[in-house]
Amino acid sequence: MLEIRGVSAGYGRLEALKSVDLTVAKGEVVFVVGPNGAGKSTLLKTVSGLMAPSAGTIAFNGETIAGEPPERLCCRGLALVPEGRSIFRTLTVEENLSVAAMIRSDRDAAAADRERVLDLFPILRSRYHGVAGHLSGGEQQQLAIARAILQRPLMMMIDEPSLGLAPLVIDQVYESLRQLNADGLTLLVVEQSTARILDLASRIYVLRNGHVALEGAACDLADGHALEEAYFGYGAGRAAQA
Ligand SMILES: Nc1ncnc2c1ncn2[C@@H]1O[C@H](COP(=O)(O)OP(=O)(O)OP(=O)(O)O)[C@@H](O)[C@H]1O
Repeated sequence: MLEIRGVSAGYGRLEALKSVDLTVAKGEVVFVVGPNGAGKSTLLKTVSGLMAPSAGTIAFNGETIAGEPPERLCCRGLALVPEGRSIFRTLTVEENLSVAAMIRSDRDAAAADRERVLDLFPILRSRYHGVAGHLSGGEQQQLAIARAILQRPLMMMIDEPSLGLAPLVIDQVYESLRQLNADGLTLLVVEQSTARILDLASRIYVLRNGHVALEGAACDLADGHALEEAYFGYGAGRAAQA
C-alpha cells in the first residue's frame, strides 16, 4: 500500500532522513520507533505531504505521491494524526467531528461512521457537547483518531499516540487501534518507546539518525536483543532489509 524508496528529507542543511526504504502492506500495523531526533516525525510529515523529499520516491496504492499536498493525499485515503493531536481546542467534540467529515459528500455513510467512532470511543459520546480543550490527554488522542477515521482513510499514520498518556489510557488507545486494524484499516504508527508495540505490530522499523537501523517482523524481534541494540545503537543490530 505504501512504498518508500531512498527517501531523504531535511530542514535547510540538516538531513533528517537519509535514503530511507520502508513499505507497508495492506492490513499491516507497521511501527517506526527510535530515539529523540531520529527522524520519525519527519518521515510522517514527508509521506503526508507536509514536507517535500529531497530525494527518493513515495508511492501509495501504486501511484507516486511524493510532493503532493496533504489535502490531495487525504482524498486518496491517507490520514495523519500528527504529534500534539491537532484538534480544535475551542470547538466542541461534535464540532471537531463535523469539521473532519466536511470533505465527505456521502452524508449517510459519514453519519454512520460518526456513530461508529462514538461506539469505539464512548467517552467522546459522553463529552459530545463539551469543549475539546477540556478533554484529558487520552480523550484528546481519541478525538484526534476519531477525526482521522471520519476521513475514511485506507491507511492511517499516527505520530506518538502514547505521548504523555498514563499506562491505562495507552492500553485503551492501543485497543482502539487493534479494533480499527481488525476492521481493515492499515496503520503506520510512530512511537518513541518500544515498550508496548510488540503485541500490536506486524513489522517494526528502528530509525536512528535518519537511517533505518533495523527492520523485521514483530514475531522475530520479540525475543533477543536486536531491537534494543538497534534502538540504542550498540551492537551490530541486523542489517536493514531493503
Ligand atoms: N522544523 C524543524 N527545523 C529544523 N530542524 C528540525 C525541525 N524539525 C525537526 N528538526 C530536526 O530534524 C531531526 C529529526 O527530527 P524529528 O522531529 O523528525 O525526530 P523524531 O524522531 O520525531 O524525534 P522526537 O521523538 O523527539 O519527536 C532532529 O535533528 C530535529 O532537531
